[in-house]
Amino acid sequence: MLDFTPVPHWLNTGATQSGKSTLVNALITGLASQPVTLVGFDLKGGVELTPYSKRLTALATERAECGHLLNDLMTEVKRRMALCRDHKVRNIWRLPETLRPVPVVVLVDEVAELFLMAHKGEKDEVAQTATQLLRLAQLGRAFGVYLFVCGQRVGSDLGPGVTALRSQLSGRVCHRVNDPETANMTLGDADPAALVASRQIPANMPGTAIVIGEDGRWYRAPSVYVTEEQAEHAAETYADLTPTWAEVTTTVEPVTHDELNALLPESAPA
Ligand SMILES: Nc1ncnc2c1ncn2[C@@H]1O[C@H](COP(=O)(O)OP(=O)(O)OP(=O)(O)O)[C@@H](O)[C@H]1O
Repeated sequence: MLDFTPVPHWLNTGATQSGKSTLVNALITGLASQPVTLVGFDLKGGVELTPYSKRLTALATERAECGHLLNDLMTEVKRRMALCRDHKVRNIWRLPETLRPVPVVVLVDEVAELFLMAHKGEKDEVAQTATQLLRLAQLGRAFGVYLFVCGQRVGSDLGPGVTALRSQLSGRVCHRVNDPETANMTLGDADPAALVASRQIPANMPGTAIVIGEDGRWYRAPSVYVTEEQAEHAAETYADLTPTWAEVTTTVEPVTHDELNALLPESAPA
């Protein structure tokens, strides 16, 4: 079970055909009927997440759209902060039920695409996106904005932003991986035995992964098998539960830039 309340952010890695998308299918199927907002980033042209678009409040498929969506999500986080501040509580779960905003689960498919640049001209845009995603991870956890970040190849070669982001994603799911860098990024900061175990997942066992969740210990676990068709069906069945972005956002004043910076850890980029 993936429970976002104790473990708000997750990293889901694996080589091609290792079972990453099947886990996303299971997640969408599990969340579709619940009162949550689902948002997607899919820079592979939207091929992975478009089938579920009826249950997605927003889907960004190009870098510029990602920037806008990240800005919208940060604005929403700031609104939630202000709401919590006004009610003198530290997280949305302590707000009175009638005021509590719905949780937002942000699905990121192939995170490397967010960090890679085709040419030098994209450098600033990539840096900005990486910073926004990191900020969202840092601040979202208390305010009900949760990340589920997927990647086939997630190595430190993508830049320091990736390692910083990884440290915020305390939930880990490592399917069979081909390159040691990705296994290292997913499990290298955990028990070394987890890394060894990830290398032993055979190719003929897709869906098997090394998982680290709430208790911080690693387990080898199979995921449930949910097809794209089943997930699509769930997305269509519960399409009525998809809030518009206007419905997601609340009307309180966002916190100021200074208040936001005071809440950020010292090392965080401004
Ligand atoms: N939990 C599972 N139980 C049984 N079979 C599974 C499971 N997960 C995946 N598979 C099998 O492995 C195949 C590949 O899975 P999936 O598409 O999820 O991999 P992927 O890592 O997302 O691959 P790609 O990166 O190429 O999209 C599935 O079509 C299915 O046949």
